[in-house]
Amino acid sequence: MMTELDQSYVDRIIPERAAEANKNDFGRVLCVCGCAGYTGAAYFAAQGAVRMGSGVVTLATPERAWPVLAVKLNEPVVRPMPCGADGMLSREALPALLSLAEKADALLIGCGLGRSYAVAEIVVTLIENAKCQIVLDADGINALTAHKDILRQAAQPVILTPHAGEFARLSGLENPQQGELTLFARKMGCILLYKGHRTLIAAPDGRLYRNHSGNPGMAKGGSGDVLAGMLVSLCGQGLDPVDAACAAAWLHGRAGDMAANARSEYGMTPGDLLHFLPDLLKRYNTREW
Ligand SMILES: NC(=O)C1=CN([C@@H]2O[C@H](COP(=O)(O)OP(=O)(O)OC[C@H]3O[C@@H](n4cnc5c(N)ncnc54)[C@H](OP(=O)(O)O)[C@@H]3O)[C@@H](O)[C@H]2O)[C@@H](O)CC1
Ligand SMILES: Nc1ncnc2c1ncn2[C@@H]1O[C@H](COP(=O)(O)OP(=O)(O)O)[C@@H](O)[C@H]1O
Repeated sequence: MMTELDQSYVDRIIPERAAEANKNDFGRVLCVCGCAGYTGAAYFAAQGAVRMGSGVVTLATPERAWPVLAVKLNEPVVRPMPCGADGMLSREALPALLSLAEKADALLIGCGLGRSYAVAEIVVTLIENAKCQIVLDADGINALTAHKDILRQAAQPVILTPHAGEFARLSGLENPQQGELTLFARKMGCILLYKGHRTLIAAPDGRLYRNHSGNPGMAKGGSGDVLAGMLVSLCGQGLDPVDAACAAAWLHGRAGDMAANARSEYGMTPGDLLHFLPDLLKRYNTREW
């Protein structure tokens, strides 16, 4: 059965922030993202997590991307990781990544990581070992093309956030029907957030959700990275992973709609999603301060 997502559905999911809370109450998330060519993706993911309310965001990124990202990002802790001549993470990064993942409440892997054998080995090893909720986006998904079965070994159902191209690469399915998405989620024991004009979310137990926010102004490189950051943030704050996927999809699209209304479908940017998200989230303030 299909559930249509709307504002009231999401309002029931987003918890109030307790007045006496401290940063440890809002999750420590680790983003394993970026490479020398894709610093923007790592920036958007990390800032998506910050703007969605995480207590502490750590970004682990190859040391060749680190100088750029350390300047671009203020709130996240930015950690340089061993890097190959290709500007992507090298195998030597694994011990440090595993140790950071142990301390994380949720883990995002993939935005702008690039594609290489070392990246694929890192993605697989993190999925095998991490105990916390994992969100897999972009090159994190691409890394599984030859290793899909690893998804069944994850400690908790992994959330995958493919666009149509990434899903076709992973599953061999072009233009999948709703039933095929549900079947994939069930067979692989994962949560599938299939991005598009009307994003679909399929849970391993057969539940299916359709998002109705968002507009073509969001069809620009970087929008999906913002969503991945928002999603890992909600996971790190302790939301049920299917609820987190539904809420992130709807809020991301709604922030995009606010950006389009204010700045135009043509001129709005993924950065504008980050800009308008706080205005949207005002409705979850506990009182007028
Ligand atoms: N500023 C930065 O640093 C940014 C960095 N980024 C990083 O770049 C990396 C590569 O990611 P990517 O998505 O650009 O390329 P890729 O995975 O090859 O997919 C494209 C292929 O898929 C196909 N395709 C079919 N349907 C599709 C759809 N709905 N949406 C999109 N594509 C669709 C499409 O087929 P076509 O439409 O051409 O027929 C084409 O063959 C990744 O790490 C990402 O995080 C980006 O986030 C941008 C900002
Ligand atoms: N026409 C559209 N209507 C609604 N949402 C859209 C539209 N085009 C793109 N989006 C949203 O923007 C995001 C694009 O993500 P993605 O395809 O991964 O690209 P990238 O990571 O390069 O930004 C997705 O969340 C998608 O749902």
